[in-house]
Parts: sequence; C-alpha cells; structure tokens
Amino acid sequence: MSEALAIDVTGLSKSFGGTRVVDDFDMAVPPGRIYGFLGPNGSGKTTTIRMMCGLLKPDGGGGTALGLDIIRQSREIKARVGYMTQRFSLYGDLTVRENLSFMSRLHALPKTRQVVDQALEEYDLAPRARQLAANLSGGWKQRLALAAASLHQPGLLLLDEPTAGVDPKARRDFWDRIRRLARQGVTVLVSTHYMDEAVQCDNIAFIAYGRKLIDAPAGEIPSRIGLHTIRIEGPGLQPVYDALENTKGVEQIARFGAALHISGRDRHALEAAAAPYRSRDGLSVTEAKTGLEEAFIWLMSGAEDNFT
Ligand SMILES: Nc1ncnc2c1ncn2[C@@H]1O[C@H](COP(=O)(O)OP(=O)(O)OP(=O)(O)O)[C@@H](O)[C@H]1O
Repeated sequence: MSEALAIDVTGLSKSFGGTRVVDDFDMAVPPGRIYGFLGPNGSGKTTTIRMMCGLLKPDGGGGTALGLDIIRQSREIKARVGYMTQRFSLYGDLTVRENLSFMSRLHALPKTRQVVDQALEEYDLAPRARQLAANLSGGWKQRLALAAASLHQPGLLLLDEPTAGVDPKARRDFWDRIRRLARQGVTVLVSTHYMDEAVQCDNIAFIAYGRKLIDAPAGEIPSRIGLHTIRIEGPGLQPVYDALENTKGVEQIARFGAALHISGRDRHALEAAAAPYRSRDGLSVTEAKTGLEEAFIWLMSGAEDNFT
C-alpha cells in the first residue's frame, strides 16, 4: 500500500559524530495531510524530515516518499520536494519576478514566463513584481518564499518554522494558502516551536531526543496523554501558585493570562489539590479542557526528565 501513502518509512536512524540523533523512527503519512513536528531544540526534527524526503541518507531503516525509495531514488524525490526555511533563502538583490524566474530555471520548468506570471497572480505578488525581495516586509517575503517553493508543483512541501516573526494577519493568509495546497493533494511537513502553527496541522508528531513520543491528530493529543486540567482564576494568585507547585496530583502548573492552569493525569488527586481554593473569596475554580499547549509543556518536561 506504500504507493497510496505520501510518506511510508520505518526504522530510520541517524548518528552524527557517534551521537544518535534519530532512533528507530517510523511514520506513515497519507497524501494531502499537514503534519507538524514538535519537540525541543536539537531533538532531531529537521534530520528526520530530511531523511524522509531523501535529502539525507539514513544510517539504518528505509521506506518511500511519494512512492519512491528514499535511498535509491533520492534524486527523483528531491525534484518533487519544495523546501522553505525560516530564514529568507531567496536573493534580496533580485526582484520578486527575478527570484521566481531563477527558481523556474533551476527546476528547468518549460514556459518560465507563463509559470512566473501565474505564480505572481496566484500569490497576489503581481503589484510587487519589480520590487527587490530585500525590501519586502516579513509577511511578503514568506509569501514569495512559498510561491518559489511551490513553483514546480511539488508533491511534498517542507516548512521549517515558516511564519517565525510574521504578523498575525500574514500568518493567517499564509496558512490559508498552505491548506489550499494540501486540498490540492500536496503533503506538508512542518517543523515548528509555535503553538499557533501546531494547531493548524492535521497531525502532530512530538519528537524528543531522537524518538517519537506521540503521533496523533492534533485534537486527540491531550486525551491521548490523559491529562486533566483545572483553571483557577482571580486576584493574588502567586501564593496559590507557590502552594500548588508542590501539591500531590499537580504535575504541571502554568499561567494563562490572569489564571492558573493546573494539570495532572490523576483526576481525583488533581481535584483534591484544587478543592481548598473552591471556597476562597474571589477565586473561581473550574474544570478546563486540556489544550495543546498544556499537552506540549507536559510532554516537553517529561522528555527532559526521562532523557537528560
Ligand atoms: N550535519 C550535521 N552534522 C553534525 N551534527 C548535526 C548535523 N545536523 C544536525 N546535527 C545535530 O543533530 C541534532 C539534531 O538536529 P536537528 O536539526 O535535526 O534538530 P531539530 O529538532 O530540528 O532542532 P531545532 O528545533 O533546534 O531546529 C543536533 O544536536 C544537531 O546539532
């Protein structure tokens, strides 16, 4: 069935200088999915993504990307991958049009002018066609980078923290475009540290110290971990924070604006920890839905405890 999957890899491993940075990694991604990769710095997200797309040879394991063997057919896969990094990787001293024309030639696309005109139109870049790329704002730079990365109509799009430092509206526009590409069948792999990028993904793989700790639809992650959360809201929360930090049943405590979110896997112990505050004047104690953010903070600190 591997033809039907955009990515189908098993047992991938990679070491650098004797240190194993990816260990026994499996993944199956259907086409048209937006897959987010989260995890601490240096946990192996980029290395994993690069191996899955034939950009880096694994030491062990194997599989297919777009139905092609990631080791033997890496050259063919590379031609069908679009790559966008968080750094602006185009030429600042070329215009928007010149950058796209350059990319078109790099991919040896027929009818460069037509392809470039179409991309300028599709990405609303036509009014800026003659502007130097260096002079574009952050949001427009990312839009140009996405237009350039998808010019050759790749089946796989790799995004490395694509909207870092971009304003909220430009982020929203950017993600609308990513979803449009996914609807057209493009499989998107995103490595990110940003919660607002993570929530845009269909599935999320959480990677720590080279191992995949969870791989699930974004909405299912909190329940898969089995984390419960209680919200305590009101004035003067610092003493409450200090007391709950060391209370049995409270595995995690985090500030959310003017509230505290306490989380733990043992619901009864968590409720018992919060109980004394229910009767405190001015405090409101309510059950809250565990969000992705709490789930990731929990996964992240668990990974630190287990692997460092
Ligand atoms: N070409 C390389 N040579 C040597 N070490 C490398 C190489 N590429 C990555 N590493 C090391 O492998 C580890 C994993 O790196 P990787 O970039 O895959 O992590 P990451 O999860 O993407 O990190 P970040 O979130 O910081 O981008 C790091 O310790 C990194 O320094």
